[in-house]
Amino acid sequence: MPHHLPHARAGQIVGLLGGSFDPPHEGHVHITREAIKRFGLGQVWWLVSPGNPLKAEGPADLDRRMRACRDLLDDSRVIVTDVERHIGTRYTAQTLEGLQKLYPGVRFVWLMGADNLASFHRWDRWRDIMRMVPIGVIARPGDRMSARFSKAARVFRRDRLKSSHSLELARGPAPRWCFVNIPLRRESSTALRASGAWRKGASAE
Ligand SMILES: Nc1ncnc2c1ncn2[C@@H]1O[C@H](COP(=O)(O)OP(=O)(O)OP(=O)(O)O)[C@@H](O)[C@H]1O
Ligand SMILES: O=C(O)c1ccc[n+]([C@@H]2O[C@H](COP(=O)([O-])O)[C@@H](O)[C@H]2O)c1
Repeated sequence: MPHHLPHARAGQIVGLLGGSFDPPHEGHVHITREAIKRFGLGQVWWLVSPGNPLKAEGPADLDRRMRACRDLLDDSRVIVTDVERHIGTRYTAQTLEGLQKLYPGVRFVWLMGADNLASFHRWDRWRDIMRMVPIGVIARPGDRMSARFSKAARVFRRDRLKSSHSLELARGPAPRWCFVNIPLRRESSTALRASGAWRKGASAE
């Protein structure tokens, strides 16, 4: 295992929160904490993306976003990693294939906010992703309905676990997904960028 990659043992349940984190915020911290509770996760890895393939504009420097994530977090169960840079991909399907090779026996769960479920059917090989790992979807202000009636939710409607069974999500085979309602938080990276609190390309923190 290359030294820069996180450790996990076979049998451990690891949640993966992929994101641009441009910048990270309390909403990310909050959904991570809730996902650990509701899905019974041992750890969560924040996969800081080299760049979302569907976003036209590139994000701020990856190392800068990683530092900002580490500065924000104060929880030993959460690990910030640039594993996609090491695997050499921006596509989640490839990331998951790479991780499953690197970590045989580790049970990964993909985590996403409701806004991402609404557009999930535009991701590369999204049906394969559904079949590779269980997916935990977390409520986000404004996106509950569009997520529930999204194409991915429709196509995989039989594989949805009731939210009262969320602790079983990681303990059975994909495809399976679960939508959980949590207390909502309104933070977004878009709003923070617009407020000027995170000036794109600025080198100073
Ligand atoms: N306030 C929030 N509530 C629920 N989920 C969130 C929240 N903020 C971010 N997420 C989820 O966290 C993951 C990573 O999000 P991302 O880094 O894109 O932040 P963002 O605030 O959505 O950014 P942007 O506004 O640039 O799209 C996504 O799955 C997103 O849905
Ligand atoms: O694989 C894809 O086609 C794909 C398309 C859009 C987004 N993603 C992933 O979704 C995660 C959330 O992205 P973002 O920019 O909304 O934070 C992040 O890990 C991206 O790499 C992946």
